[in-house]
Amino acid sequence: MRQPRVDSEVGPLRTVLLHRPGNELKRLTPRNNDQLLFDSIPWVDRAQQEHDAFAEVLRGRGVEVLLLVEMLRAALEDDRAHAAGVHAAVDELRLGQTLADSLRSHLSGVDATTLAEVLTCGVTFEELPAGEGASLVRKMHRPHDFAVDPLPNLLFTRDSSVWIGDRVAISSLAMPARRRETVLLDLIYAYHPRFRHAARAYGAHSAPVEGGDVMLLAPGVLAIGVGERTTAAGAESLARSVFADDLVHTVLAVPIEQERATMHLDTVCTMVDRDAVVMYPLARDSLVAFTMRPGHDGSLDVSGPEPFLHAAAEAMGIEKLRVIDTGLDPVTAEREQWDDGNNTLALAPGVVVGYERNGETNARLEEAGIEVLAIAGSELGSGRGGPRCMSCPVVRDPIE
Ligand SMILES: NC(=[NH2+])NCCC[C@H](N)C(=O)O
Repeated sequence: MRQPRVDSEVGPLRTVLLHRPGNELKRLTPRNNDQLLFDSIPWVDRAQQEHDAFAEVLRGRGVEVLLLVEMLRAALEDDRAHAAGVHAAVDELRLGQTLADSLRSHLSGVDATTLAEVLTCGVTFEELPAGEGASLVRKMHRPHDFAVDPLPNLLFTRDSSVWIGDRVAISSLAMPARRRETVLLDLIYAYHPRFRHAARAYGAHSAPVEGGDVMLLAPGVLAIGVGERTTAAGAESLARSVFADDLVHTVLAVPIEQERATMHLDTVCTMVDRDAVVMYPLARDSLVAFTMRPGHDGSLDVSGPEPFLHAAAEAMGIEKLRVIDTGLDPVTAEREQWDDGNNTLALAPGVVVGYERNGETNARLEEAGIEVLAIAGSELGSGRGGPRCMSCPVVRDPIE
């Protein structure tokens, strides 16, 4: 078994963490989907089929696929993890003391599989076990309200944790609907036997940083999108943390539009080869970057802004970062950007997974010599995330 280590976006992918969508998606309704960050109500069986096909494409290319719920169950076999899981599930401020106590004591007795289901799918008031003592909260809530919130965005494993070198950073997720995801990742990395010795970078309680914004352009060079999710303070403190651990030499902070369509840097740009990105044409000329390098005595040198493509090439030590567009016709480009055409997952330099629906983008990638493994994503995409969002690389081979 290879030790976890990721130094780039495109080094041959060996191990990846995915989440097979489960019953948590069945919690989505037209009333809660906005708050839960989905644009429509996915057809769950089909989403699972699409996801299984995605995982098969990866396995077919020799990638080991770890599934989040299996990892979580195994972690929860440890008593300390189980206790922490119960603690994370029960929100006393929401449930009041009587109900919180009775849910806690119920969950303390359930097995790891049940607790994992509670932590991912949540619990409604009508599903709560009968408990002792009168609870005003129980009486006043409607049966379908959530006593424990579901986590439908677990599907996007990219955002909740990220490996930089041999360290894992548990993100600090910006949106309330996603915050509890990090607790699950924390349990997996702390208690799953496979990760027991994993060293940490950054911290879940620091300023917001989401993995979709974090991109290892080359060994030693990190780009961090700053926009709807990751804040400037988050980018600055992640930079300090990776400099202190000597994981990278340069961090580029890249401002992106504060909009849903561009919620993370990887919605407008992903790497498809050692020296090439697929990029939304509107971003191509407008993206800029601030460059951070370690200064003296733990201080930070900050320069810029300058055009992103220039700053990136310079930090990566290459002459030019090649750009492949999402098509130049603005309507197609906008449609395919929305459908995660720019959100590819590299399996090796020049080999990426992309959604089949983005015909124009995929054709342009192929023309540029990039092999595109196309997957169906009609249902998976309803949460606005593509192959990169749905994957957290754990082991990549070095790129020569
Ligand atoms: N890396 C990404 N682009 N992730 C997409 C996450 C989508 C998810 N529904 C959210 O709003 O958080």
